[in-house]
Amino acid sequence: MDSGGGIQIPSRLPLLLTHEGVLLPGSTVRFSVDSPRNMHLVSQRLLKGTSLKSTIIGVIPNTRDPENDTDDLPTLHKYKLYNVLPYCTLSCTLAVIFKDAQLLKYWSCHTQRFTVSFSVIYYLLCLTFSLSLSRSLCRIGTAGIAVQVVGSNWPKPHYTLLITGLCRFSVSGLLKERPFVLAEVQQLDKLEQYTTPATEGVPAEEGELGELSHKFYQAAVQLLGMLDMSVPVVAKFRRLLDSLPREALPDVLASMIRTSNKEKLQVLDAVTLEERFKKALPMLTRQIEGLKLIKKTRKIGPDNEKRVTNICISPFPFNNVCIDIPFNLDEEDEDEDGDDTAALERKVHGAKMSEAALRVCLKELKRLKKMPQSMPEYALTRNYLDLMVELPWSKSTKDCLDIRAARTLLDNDHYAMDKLKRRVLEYLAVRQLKTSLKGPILCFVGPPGVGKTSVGRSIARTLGREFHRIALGGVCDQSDIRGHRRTYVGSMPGRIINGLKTVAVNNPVFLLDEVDKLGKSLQGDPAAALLEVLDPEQNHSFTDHYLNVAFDLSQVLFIATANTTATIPPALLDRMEVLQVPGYTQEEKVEIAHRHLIPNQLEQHGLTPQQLHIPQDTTQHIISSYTREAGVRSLERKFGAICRAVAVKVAEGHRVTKTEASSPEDPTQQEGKSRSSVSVGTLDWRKGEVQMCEPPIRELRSVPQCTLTVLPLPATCSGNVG
Ligand SMILES: Nc1ncnc2c1ncn2[C@@H]1O[C@H](COP(=O)(O)OP(=O)(O)OP(=O)(O)O)[C@@H](O)[C@H]1O
Repeated sequence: MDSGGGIQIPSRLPLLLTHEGVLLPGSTVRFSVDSPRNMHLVSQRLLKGTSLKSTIIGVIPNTRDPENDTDDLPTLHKYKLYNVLPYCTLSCTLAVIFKDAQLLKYWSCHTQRFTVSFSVIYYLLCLTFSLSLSRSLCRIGTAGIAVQVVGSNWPKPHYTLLITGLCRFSVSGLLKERPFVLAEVQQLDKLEQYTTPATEGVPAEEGELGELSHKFYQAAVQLLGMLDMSVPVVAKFRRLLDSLPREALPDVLASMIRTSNKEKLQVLDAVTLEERFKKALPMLTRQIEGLKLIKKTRKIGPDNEKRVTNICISPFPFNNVCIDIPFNLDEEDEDEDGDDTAALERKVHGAKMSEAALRVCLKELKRLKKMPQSMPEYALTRNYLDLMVELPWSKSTKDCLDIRAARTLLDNDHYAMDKLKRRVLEYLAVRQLKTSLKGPILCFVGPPGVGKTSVGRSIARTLGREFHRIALGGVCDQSDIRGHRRTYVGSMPGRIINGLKTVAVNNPVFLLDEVDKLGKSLQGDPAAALLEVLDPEQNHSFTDHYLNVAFDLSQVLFIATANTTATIPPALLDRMEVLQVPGYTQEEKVEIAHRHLIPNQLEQHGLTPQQLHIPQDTTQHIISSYTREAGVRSLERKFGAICRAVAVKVAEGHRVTKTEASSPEDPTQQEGKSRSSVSVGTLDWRKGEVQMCEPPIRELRSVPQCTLTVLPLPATCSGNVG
């Protein structure tokens, strides 16, 4: 890399096409990389390379690499097109010539002459296109060293690169486009100028350039003096400034002060030093004027005081300093970040959160203000603060408790279930008398499809509260309940906090569905995490790992559902009041079907009762012959199937005069008639239903005689019927 006096960058560089920021020589910028081409560059070049040379890449700013890898390269790279164009033009010309019979004749007679003139045309064409190609590719980028590569899979696979700019280069030609762009480049800046201190080596410039450089240095010193920092820090920066060669000042300062990407591009495009000074000096002067204005307003009102510095020091390779100075003059590039954090601060104060939470938020906000946006931690802190302000710390709905209305609503929504409804009304009545009622947590236990979940929803409606269902089936990680600590990559709050964010009030009805199906794994026991949530004595200070501050859950009404209590951990069961919801009798099912299920299904399928009428006998027949369940879910599906069949007929234009829902023969009887098989019926005492299964025929043949075996109840009752 080192040739003679100066350092030479490789003549072939892989190009990072970025639209995020502008890397100037002497500055360090963080780039987030997620497009396919750039991802390949990192994985195949930066991560696989072992030499220093392999860490040098070219950064082409303001160039978005298309998401879709099948697309052509962006505007900069017209290489493909220009390569193909001469051939296309050539073939077109040939086609025209060959079509013209006269020319063809002429061609056959004067083949030799034609070949000569044709070659001349071809070469002229190629020359024209290669000239325009080189012009189109003449874009300036910055060669840089990748000093850090961090990969992450969240929220999608991407790398974060920390790149330090070395020097400008121009692209003279593209060598390949896939899997990443490789280009022939020409170095524009001398690299040695950055490595020698200002006082040594470089002779003092004369004439206009010398004047410009002196003016620029003076302005930089003035700016440094205006920063709101302690004397030793200013002295340190002064030493750093003096150690930089004057030629490097425009690039380094343009990347340090608040400038727009457009302005940075102007500095990058300024290849001559004089031009660079001319471009960067007005930016520096503007910063100084801005700071003067801030100081003036601060004198008028100390409340207007804003942060002045945001300093990050990178040790490599030039002890590079970046100072981020807010600037509030009416300029085209508005202080987005400043406005954003100010808005966030307002929200933090307006969220009416607990004192501890407010303290944490203000601390995080302070850190956020000092962080550059490109830092991965910026997004994490920002997400955290966004969640904190969105949480309903003191927002709640007003309960509308009217026991009579509640009774009517429960009766309208659900048939039967008298015991359950009575207990729910008792609970609501006590709540009406004593608003700050702690517990108990009701747990509805019963077979599937008996309406446990829908009763929970009805309770929320009677109370006029928001309803949120948390499905716990299969959850085996305690961070699902309690969240991850924020130090984890991809950390998230738990389901309880997420639910509160969704409903946006602090007193919703939370239905913890299927608590009996909680799992356990190496990631902890979610049931143990639920203990704190469900304990009325503890849940006023529930601490989610992600929030890391207590949130009061005492206003939340928790209702749990389960199919069995056998698998619920005793400590959890102890915190809940179990209400058994038994299966329905045939008569109850018929009533439920006609009061709720059929009207629901008709409505869902856009049918009217005139178009489809199902008599009670048919319902009874369907229940006894087509469903074997304690609840009514499968029965509801059967009505759904009938509705679909009738909907097809109605859509086809049939006039439905009477019920056309004809049922095939009883499947249970059919099974017995048509198959020479044996069914084994198992009575599950927990579910109150008979489950049918068939042993394989081959096994049966080996059994000469079938016997009836009856096991003692209530375990299982099974019989083999020959
Ligand atoms: N007594 C009832 N009155 C009216 N509809 C009912 C009744 N019981 C159940 N249903 C209906 O049955 C369907 C299934 O109910 P739901 O989903 O609440 O059952 P579940 O007991 O929670 O089942 P799982 O244990 O599988 O979650 C719902 O559409 C519900 O409206």
